[in-house]
Amino acid sequence: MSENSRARFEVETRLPTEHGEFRVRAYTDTVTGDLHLAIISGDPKPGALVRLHSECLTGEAFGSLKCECGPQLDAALHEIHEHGGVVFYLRGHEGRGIGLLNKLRAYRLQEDGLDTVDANLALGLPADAREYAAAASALLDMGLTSVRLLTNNPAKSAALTAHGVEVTERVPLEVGRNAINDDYMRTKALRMGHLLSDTAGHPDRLAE
Ligand SMILES: Nc1nc2c(ncn2[C@@H]2O[C@H](COP(=O)(O)OP(=O)(O)OP(=O)(O)O)[C@@H](O)[C@H]2O)c(=O)[nH]1
Ligand SMILES: [Zn+2]
Repeated sequence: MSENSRARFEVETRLPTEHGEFRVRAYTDTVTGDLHLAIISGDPKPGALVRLHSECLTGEAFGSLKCECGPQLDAALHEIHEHGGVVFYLRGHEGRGIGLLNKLRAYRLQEDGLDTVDANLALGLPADAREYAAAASALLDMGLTSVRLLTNNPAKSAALTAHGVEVTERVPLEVGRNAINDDYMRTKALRMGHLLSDTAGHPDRLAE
């Protein structure tokens, strides 16, 4: 670990999954104390396919249809097992960084009509409180000075770049849209800059 590194390597072990065989490396964020997991397929080199995945207990463990996190995690593991690369699973990112309890409070406000952005703001919290310094440090520790990033969120590419990891390509990850999360997805495109091809309000399509 370099002196300024935000990620302290802890342990590496095998992780057989229903998607196939991976290795998992645990990294401690030296500032927040969060334990992040790098789920690795093959022997990734610079330019490898990488997913930065923010923890979402409701979507991943309980199959919540309010978001698309569960299908995105499954699709990312499948793709990265196929092509080699890393799913970097960010704990402490739950609820876009406001935590599980506040995410549930935000969901409660959304039942009264607020959207995903305004609910956070009504709680006196940022719309997105996530940061990516530890993820970038861990990727650099694994030799990944450049990556192809699986995401619909350009802010993630910008954050990695700012922390010294070049993003050579953004690879879309559009899965898990359903009747329940359709408005939520539209809000992400319109208010959070997410690039979603099947959203009428997609910034690239506003001129049409
Ligand atoms: N505060 C809040 N967090 C949410 C809500 N819905 C999902 N999340 C959290 O949002 C995080 C995922 O962020 P998203 O905005 O869905 O997508 P992203 O990670 O920025 O972009 P992708 O890489 O394209 O998936 C997870 O940590 C979820 O727990 C919500 O309504 N309110
Ligand atoms: Zn989710």
